[in-house]
Amino acid sequence: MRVLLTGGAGYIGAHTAVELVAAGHEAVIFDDFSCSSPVAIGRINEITGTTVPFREIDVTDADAVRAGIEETGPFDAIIHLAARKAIGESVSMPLEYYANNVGSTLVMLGAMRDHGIGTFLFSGTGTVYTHQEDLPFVETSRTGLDLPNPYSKSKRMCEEVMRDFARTDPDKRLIGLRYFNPIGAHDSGLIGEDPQGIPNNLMPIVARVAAGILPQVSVFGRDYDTADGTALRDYIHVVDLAKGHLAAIENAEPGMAFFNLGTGRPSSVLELIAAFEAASGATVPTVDAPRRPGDAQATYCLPDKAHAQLGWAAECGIERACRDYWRWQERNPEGYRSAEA
Ligand SMILES: NC(=O)c1ccc[n+]([C@@H]2O[C@H](COP(=O)([O-])OP(=O)(O)OC[C@H]3O[C@@H](n4cnc5c(N)ncnc54)[C@H](O)[C@@H]3O)[C@@H](O)[C@H]2O)c1
Ligand SMILES: O=c1ccn([C@@H]2O[C@H](COP(=O)(O)OP(=O)(O)O[C@H]3O[C@H](CO)[C@H](O)[C@H](O)[C@H]3O)[C@@H](O)[C@H]2O)c(=O)[nH]1
Repeated sequence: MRVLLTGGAGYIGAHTAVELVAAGHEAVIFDDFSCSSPVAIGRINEITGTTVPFREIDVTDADAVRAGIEETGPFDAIIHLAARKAIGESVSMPLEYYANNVGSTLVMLGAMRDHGIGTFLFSGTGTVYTHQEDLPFVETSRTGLDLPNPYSKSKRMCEEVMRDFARTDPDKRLIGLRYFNPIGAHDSGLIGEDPQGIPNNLMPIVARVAAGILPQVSVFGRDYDTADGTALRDYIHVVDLAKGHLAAIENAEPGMAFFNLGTGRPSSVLELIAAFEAASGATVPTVDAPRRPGDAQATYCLPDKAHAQLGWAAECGIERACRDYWRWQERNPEGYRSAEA
C-alpha cells in the first residue's frame, strides 16, 4: 500500500515508518517538526536502507496538505499520528490543543474524501475510558468527555468526528486505535522517544535517572489499592504498537472500528522501575510523592478484538522494552539533539 503518514518524525511515527517499509509498503511522511527532529527521517532511512519521502507540512493547513498529496500521491491509506500530546501543556493551552489535534483530523479526513483515499487510521488513547469498574477495558467499555484534560478530550472528539464521517460512505475504512502506554525503542538504537523539554512520562524519566541525568524518580502515589500500592499501566513496546498499525490497515473491514492496542498485562510503577534497573544494570533511586492529579489507579486493556479481527498481538514484555529503551538512551543521551550538535 502507499501510505501517507502524518507525524512520521515522532516517536510512534518513526517506528511505524520503519515497519511499513519493512513489510513492503511505501510511506510518505508529512510532519512540521513542531515536536520532533528532522534527524529522525535520516535515521528511518538508515534503518530501512531506503529514502522515505517527506514534506515539511503543518497538517492543519488544508491547502498545504492538498498540494503535498497532489505532489506525492496517490495514496491507499492515511495514518494520522500528528498531534500535540503533553497532557499538562494541554491544560494551559487548550485552544492550541483542540486546534491542532481536532483541526488536523478534520483536514486529513477531508483529504481522504477529496483524494479518494480508502483507509484512515487515527491514533487515539486508552485514557478515553472513563470507568475504572470496567477494567480491563474493552472497546465497548464506557467512554465520554468527562476526562481530566483537553488532550484526552481532543482525542475523544476526533473519534466522534470519525464515527459521523464513516456514516457518509460505508465503503471507507476508518480505524480508531486506542494505545495504552508505549515504551521501548527500535533495537538498532537509532530511533526512540525524544521528549521536548522536561519529560513527564514515567519511562523517559526512569531512563534519565538510570543515566545519571536526573537524580531520582518521584513515585506518584504509594497508597493505591494495588499489590505494591503504586498505579498500574499497560506498557506496550513501541515496535509492537507500530506493527499494530500495519495489521490494522491491512486487515480492517469497511466501516468504523476501534481497537485497543495493549498487552493486557498491567505493571506497577515499581515493577517498571525494577525491570529498568535489571535491563540497565543501573540503580534508579526513588522518592515517594503524592498522587498526580487526574491519574487513574489502573489503565489496562483486553486486546482480544485486535487479535481476532486484525491478527495482531503484542510480542514483547517490559523487560525487552526496557533493554531497547536503555540502548536508545545510552546511544542518544540528549535524544536526536546528540546528532544535531
Ligand atoms: N506516546 C504516547 O504515550 C501516546 C499514547 C496515546 C496516543 N498517542 C498519540 O500517538 C500519536 C503519536 O504520538 P508520539 O508519541 O509519536 O508523539 P510525538 O510528539 O513524538 O510525535 C508527534 C509528531 O507529530 C508532529 N506534529 C504535531 N502537530 C503537527 C502538525 N500540525 N502538522 C504536522 N506534524 C505535526 C510532531 O512534529 C511530531 O513529529 C499522537 O497522536 C499521540 O497523541 C501517543
Ligand atoms: O515521574 C513520574 C511519572 C509518572 N509516574 C506514574 O507512572 C504511571 C505512568 O505515567 P505516564 O505519565 O508515563 O503515563 P500515563 O498513564 O499518565 O499517560 C500516558 O498513557 C496514556 C495511554 O493510556 C495516554 O496516552 C497519555 O498520553 C500518556 O501520557 C502513572 O501511574 C504515573 O503516576 C510516576 O510515578 N512518576
